[in-house]
Amino acid sequence: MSKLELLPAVDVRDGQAVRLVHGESGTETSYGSPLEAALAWQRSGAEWLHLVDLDAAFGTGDNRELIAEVARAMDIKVELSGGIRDDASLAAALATGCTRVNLGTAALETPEWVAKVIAEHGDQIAVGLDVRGTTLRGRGWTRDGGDLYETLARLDSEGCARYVVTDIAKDGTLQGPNLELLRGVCAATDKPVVASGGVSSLDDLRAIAALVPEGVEGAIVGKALYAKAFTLEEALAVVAG
Ligand SMILES: O=C(O)c1ccccc1N[C@@H]1O[C@H](COP(=O)(O)O)[C@@H](O)[C@H]1O
Repeated sequence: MSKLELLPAVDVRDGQAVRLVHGESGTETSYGSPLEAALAWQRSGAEWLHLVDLDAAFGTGDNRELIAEVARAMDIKVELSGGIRDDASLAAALATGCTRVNLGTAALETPEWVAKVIAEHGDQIAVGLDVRGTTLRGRGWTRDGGDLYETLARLDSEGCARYVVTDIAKDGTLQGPNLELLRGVCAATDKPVVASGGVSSLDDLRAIAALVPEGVEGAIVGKALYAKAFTLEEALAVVAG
């Protein structure tokens, strides 16, 4: 059986590594330099970095140069998110050398463009399915964007390679992942799923790892690492089996 991939997160707002609660603007806890945070996860053995430009996602500016600096400094794989919504922002993101990008709002608001870039870039494009219940949310998770399963079916038919599934109600709360949601998405698609939101403990990672046979490929871990609920080394040991 494949092992669960772990993606420690560095979310950047106003030049700082931060964690939010439920993705709500104004709930930031700051954890200092994004580059230092990313390098620390890399030194601890991470194989992936999940790097998010929150200002670009919220439409409050961007951290594009800093994000590029962090992505370029990594020797590991980088998944880049936040504000990638048109040709220019996609080109800038891919020019950082990141392994793949994660599209959120664009998949809800400009489906033709997303179908086009999926066709052009294949595995380099993932779609972030950020949901409350089964309703997708875009624009910094402030606007409804349609039904999860209808959108998933459309993206599947267009050849989307991978989905990053976030339960907004869980994100940044240390309340445990939404396993039911993950199972539901895995049942609806043959494509790999990356779980995001709520991881609080090594047992949560074990529970997500148990879904690998159903299609879960990875788990994004944020707050739990910054709050030192466990170390990345411990988490990597758990998923190594
Ligand atoms: O990661 C967060 O905490 C987060 C909070 C609020 C909005 C977005 C967030 N993160 C990621 O940003 C992209 C979506 O950006 P866009 O809609 O494509 O501009 C997505 O990966 C979210 O998971």
